[in-house]
Amino acid sequence: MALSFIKKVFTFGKDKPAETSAVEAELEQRSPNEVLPVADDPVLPEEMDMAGGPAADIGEGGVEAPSILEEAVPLPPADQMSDFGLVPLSLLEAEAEVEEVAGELPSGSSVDAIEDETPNAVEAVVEIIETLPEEILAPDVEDDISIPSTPPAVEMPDKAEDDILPAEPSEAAIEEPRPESPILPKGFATGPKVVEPAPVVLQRKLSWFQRLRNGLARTSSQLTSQITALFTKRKLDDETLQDLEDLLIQADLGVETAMRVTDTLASERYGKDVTGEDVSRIMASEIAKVLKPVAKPLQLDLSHKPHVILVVGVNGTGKTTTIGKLAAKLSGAGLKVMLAAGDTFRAAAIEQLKIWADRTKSEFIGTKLGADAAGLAYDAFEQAKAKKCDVLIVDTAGRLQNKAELMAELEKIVRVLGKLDPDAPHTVLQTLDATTGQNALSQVEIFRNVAGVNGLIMTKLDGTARGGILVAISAKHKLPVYFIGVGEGVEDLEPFEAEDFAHAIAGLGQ
Ligand SMILES: Nc1nc2c(ncn2[C@@H]2O[C@H](COP(=O)(O)OP(=O)(O)OP(=O)(O)O)[C@@H](O)[C@H]2O)c(=O)[nH]1
Repeated sequence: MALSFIKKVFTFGKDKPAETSAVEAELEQRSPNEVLPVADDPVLPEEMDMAGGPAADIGEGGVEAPSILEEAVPLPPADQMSDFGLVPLSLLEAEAEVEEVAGELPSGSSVDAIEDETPNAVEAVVEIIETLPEEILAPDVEDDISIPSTPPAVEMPDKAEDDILPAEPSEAAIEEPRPESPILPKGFATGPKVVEPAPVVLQRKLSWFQRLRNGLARTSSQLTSQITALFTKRKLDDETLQDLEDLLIQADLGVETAMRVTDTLASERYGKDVTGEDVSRIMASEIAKVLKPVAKPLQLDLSHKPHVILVVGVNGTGKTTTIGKLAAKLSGAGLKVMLAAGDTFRAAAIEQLKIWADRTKSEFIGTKLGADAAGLAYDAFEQAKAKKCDVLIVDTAGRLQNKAELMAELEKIVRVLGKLDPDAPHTVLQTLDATTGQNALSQVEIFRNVAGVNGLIMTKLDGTARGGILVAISAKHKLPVYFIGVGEGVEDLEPFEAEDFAHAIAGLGQ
C-alpha cells in the first residue's frame, strides 16, 4: 500500500517550493543513508514504528546499526540499497506525513488537496522516489489519486447455503482453551459444595477450667514462683510469713484472705520446712473457704411474670455480652425471655442486644438513641407482663461509678421498675471485668449503693485476668457470684465454682 501510494504521488511530480518547511528541515538533517529495509512483504516487529521508530544508523561502510532489525537482517552498503529492494527512511517518513494528512481530509478529497495541506512532504516523496529504480516501486500505477468515498467492495466467492459457516468470532473474542482444572486464587474453590459431617475434633476446645486457669495464669504463676523463691531452704518464721502476706496482698487477694492463709500456715508449719506446694495447697483451701459462701446459683422467682434482671456495671465490663449468654441459657431451657436495650447512649449497644435477642430467640424492646432509659425500662416491663415473659433482662449504659448524673439515672431506672412491682428489679446483676484489679472493689461499693446490686458476674476470666480481686470482693461484700465469663462466645458463661476458682488462682489442677 505504501509504495503504490508513493508511486501515485510520483506521477504528479512538481517543482520544489522556495521556502523550507520544518518537516523538510528535519528530513534534511538526517543522513541520506538512513534507510529501513522494505522487503516484498515486510513484517516489522511490533515495537518498530515505520515513521517514528528508531532509525537504523548506517555508517560509511553501511553496515553498523544497533537495532533488532539489523541483527536479524544485515544491511548492504548505502549505495547498493536499492539493489536489495531497500528505500531510504526519509522516504518513508515523508510518505507517512502525506498519508497522515490524507487521512485527516474528508473522504473523496483529491491529491491536490493533500498537496495544498502538506506540499513539502509530497515534494520530498517525489524527490526521493525519482532517485529510486523503477523495480522497487509497485507495478500498478494509476494516474489519479483520490481518497475513496466508500471502501471498495470485496468480492466474495459464491457459496452454497450449506457452506455458510457461522460468523467467526473476532480475534479478541476467541477464547484461549480453558484448562480442565483452573488454578483459582487463594480463598476460592471449585466443584459442588460438599456437606461433610463435622470432623472428629482432634484438638478439643479448652475446657472452661483450662480457660480459667489460662486466664489466671499470670496471677498464679507469679504467685507460685514468688512463693517457691520465698520458701526455698527456709524454715517458716515471722519474716517469711510477713513476706508471704505481702505477696498475697499484691495479688489482689485482700488483707483478710492473706491473713487467713498466713495464720493457717503458721498454725500448721511454724518452725518447720515448708515447700512452695505446701503454701499453694493451703492458699487454695483458704481462698475456697472465702468463695464458697458466695458461689450461688442465680435464683429466679418465676412467680413474677416476669422476673426482672437489671444488669449494671462500668463501660465495657461485658454487660451486653453477658445478657446474651444468660438469654441463651434461659431460652434454651424453655423460658420466655425479653431483652430491653436500656443502653440508650450507644447505638451499637442497641444493635448488639438486638442481635443477641435474635440469636437467642428472645423478645426485644429498644428505643431511639438518647431516649430516656427509665422510660424504656418501664415500657419493657409492661410489655413483658403483657406477653407473659418469664424473664425480662434490662441492659443499661456503662457508666463510671464517679459520674453522679449517670448514677442518678440508674437510680431512676430502679425506681421506675419498682412502680410496677415493688420487688422489681428482682435481681440487680453487676458485671466486673477480671482484668481490672483493685478498681473493681470500689465499683461494687458504689453500684451496690446506687442500684442495690445483689449479685455479681465476673467476665473476661479467660484473658489476662487478675482474678484475685474477686476473692477480696467476696470477703468484703459477700455478694453472690453467679457466673464467670470465660470467653466471648454464647456458651462461655459458667456457673461460679469456688474450689475450681481457688485452685486456678493457686496454680493447682481442678
Ligand atoms: N474474652 C472475653 N471477652 C468478653 C467477655 N465478656 C465480654 N467480653 C467482651 O468485652 C467487650 C465489651 O463487652 P460488652 O458486652 O459490650 O460490654 P458492656 O458492658 O455492655 O459495654 P458498654 O455498653 O460500653 O457499657 C466485648 O468485646 C465483649 O465481647 C468474656 O467473658 N471474655
